[in-house]
Amino acid sequence: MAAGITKTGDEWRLSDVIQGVAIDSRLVKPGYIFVAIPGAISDGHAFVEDAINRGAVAIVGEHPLNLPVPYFQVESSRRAAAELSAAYYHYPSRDLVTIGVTGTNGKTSVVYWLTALVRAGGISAGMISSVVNDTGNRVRNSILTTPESPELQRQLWEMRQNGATHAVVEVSSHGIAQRRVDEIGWDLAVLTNITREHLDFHGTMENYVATKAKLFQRLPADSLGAVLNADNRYSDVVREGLVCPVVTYGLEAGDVRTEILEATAWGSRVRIDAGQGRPIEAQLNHPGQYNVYNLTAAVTAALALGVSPEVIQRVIPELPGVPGRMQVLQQPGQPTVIVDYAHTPDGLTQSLITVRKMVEGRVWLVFGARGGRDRGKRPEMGRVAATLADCVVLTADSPNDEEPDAIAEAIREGIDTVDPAKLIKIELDRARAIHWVVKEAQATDCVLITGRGPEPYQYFHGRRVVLKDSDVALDALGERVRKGADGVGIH
Ligand SMILES: CC(=O)N[C@H]1[C@@H](OP(=O)(O)OP(=O)(O)OC[C@H]2O[C@@H](n3ccc(=O)[nH]c3=O)[C@H](O)[C@@H]2O)O[C@H](CO)[C@@H](O)[C@@H]1O[C@H](C)C(=O)N[C@@H](C)C(=O)N[C@H](CCC(=O)O)C(=O)O
Ligand SMILES: Nc1ncnc2c1ncn2[C@@H]1O[C@H](COP(=O)(O)OP(=O)(O)OP(=O)(O)O)[C@@H](O)[C@H]1O
Repeated sequence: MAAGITKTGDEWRLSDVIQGVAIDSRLVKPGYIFVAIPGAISDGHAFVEDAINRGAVAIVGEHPLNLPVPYFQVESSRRAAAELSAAYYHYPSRDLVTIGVTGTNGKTSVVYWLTALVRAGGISAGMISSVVNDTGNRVRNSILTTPESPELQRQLWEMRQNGATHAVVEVSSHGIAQRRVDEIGWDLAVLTNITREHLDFHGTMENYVATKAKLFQRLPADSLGAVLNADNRYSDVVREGLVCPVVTYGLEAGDVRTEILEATAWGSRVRIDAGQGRPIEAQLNHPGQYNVYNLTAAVTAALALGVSPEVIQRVIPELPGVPGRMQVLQQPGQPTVIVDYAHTPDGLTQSLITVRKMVEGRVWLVFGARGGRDRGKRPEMGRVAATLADCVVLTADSPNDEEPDAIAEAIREGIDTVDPAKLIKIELDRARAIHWVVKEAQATDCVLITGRGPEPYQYFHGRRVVLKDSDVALDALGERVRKGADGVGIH
C-alpha cells in the first residue's frame, strides 16, 4: 500500500495515514492526497510541487509524472477526486437517502422547502444549498452551489455523524459537468425547470440539457426515482432512457397537479392533487406562479419520501423564505423595495410579472449582469426588462474580470430593441444606483433590485467590495424617511 493508498478498478482504499483529499494545492496539509486537475485558467499539475512542499503524501493526475512521492495516473482527475473523497469519508451517501435538486431556476427554493417538509415529517435531514449548508447541528455559508467533491463528501459525512438519515443537495450543472457529485448514490432527483443559462460554459442548450439529464440517468431502477416538471419542455428530453420510476408534476399536466384556487399579490391558495386520497389544500405565503411550481416540486418529492399529506398541508403556510429571494423591504408611506436573485431571462420575467401585481404604481428595475458568465443572456434580459418594467436603471452586478460599462452596454442593446425610453439611467456604482432610484420612486412604486440576492460582495478584477443589496436599500429608505421625500423627479 504505497503511501496508504491502494487502487483496485475504481475502488480506492485509504489507510489511516491519509489525512484528507484536496484539489487545490493551497488547501493541502500534511498527509493529504493532492489531485491535479487540468483547469480552464491554470493546470493543477503545475501545483504538484507546491502540494508536496505542503505535505502531500500522494499525487493523482492525468499526465505522466516522475515524482518523489507515490503518483497515480488516471484518466479523469475530477472523477478520481470524487472517488477518493468518497473513500476518505467512508462513502457517506451509502448511509443516507440522498435527494438531488437541479434545474435552471428555483433549486434553492425547492431545497429549502423540501428540507422543511421532510423535517416536519420527522425525518432528520441535512441540506446543501447555494445559500447555506446545514449538516444538522452546524450551518455554514456556502461558497459554491454544489461544493467540490472533497468538501461535498465531508459535509455528507458530517450529516451522518450528526444523525441525519437524509441529505437534500442542490446540484448545479457545473457540479455535474465537473464531476463533483460523481460518487453520490442518488435515491431521488428533482428537476425544477430548464431555460437559458450558463451557455458560456456548456456552449449549447443541447449540452446544457444533456448535462442536467446525467443526474437522472444515474438513478437506478430500484431508486425512489425522478421528479420532473411536466410543464417544462425539456423534461421529455431528460426522461429519455431513464430506468428509474418517474413522477411528473405541474400546473397544466403531471401526475401531481396543482390548481391555484386564489392568487393574491403576496401568495396563493393551492390545491395539490397527487391522484390518491384527499388533495392537499393550503395557503402558500410566497408570491408568484413560479413559487407554486417550486412548491409542487417540493411536495411531489416529499410525498415520494413518505411524508404524509396531512403534515405537508400543515407546513405549507409556514414554509420559510430563502434569503434574498423576493425579500420585501417596506416602510409605511415609502416605495416597496424588493431584493431578488433573478439572474436569468426566465427568472427576471417571473420576478417582474410577480412584482407588477404587488403595487399600484410603477415598477423600477435596478440590475446588471455578472461578468464572466453567459454573455448571450444579457440582451435577452434587456428585452425582458424593457418589456415588463416601467423604468430601468442599469448598474454593475459583480463584473469579475469584465468591464462594467461593456456589460451594461450589452444589456442596453436588448432594451433598445424594445423601448429605449425605458432606460432611465446607467449608474455603474450599485449603491448609488439603489440610492438614486429609492429617492426618485413614488410611494406607490416598487423598486426591484435583482441579480445578487443575499450576496455580500461584488468583485472587480479580483478586488472585493462589500455590498449587500438589502443593506443599501434599507439605508436608502432610511435616508428618504429622514429627508421626508415624497417621490420627486421623473414621474
Ligand atoms: C468556471 C468554473 O467552472 N471554474 C471551476 C474550474 O476552475 P478552472 O478550470 O478555472 O480551474 P483553474 O483555476 O484553472 O485551476 C485548475 C486546478 O488548479 C488548482 N489550483 C489552482 C491554483 C493554485 O495555486 N493551486 C491549485 O491547486 C485549482 O484548485 C484547480 O483544481 O474548476 C475548479 C476546480 O474544480 C472550480 O473550483 C472552479 O469553480 C469556480 C470557483 C467557480 O466560480 N465556479 C462557478 C462557475 C460554479 O461552479 N458555479 C456553480 C453554480 C452555477 C449557478 O448555477 O449559478 C456552483 O456549483 O457553484
Ligand atoms: N421556478 C422558477 N421559475 C423561474 N424563476 C424562478 C423560479 N424559482 C425562482 N425563480 C427566480 O430565480 C431566482 C433564484 O431562485 P433560487 O435561488 O430558488 O434558484 P436557483 O436555481 O437556486 O438559483 P441559484 O442556483 O443561482 O441560487 C429567484 O429570485 C426568482 O427570481
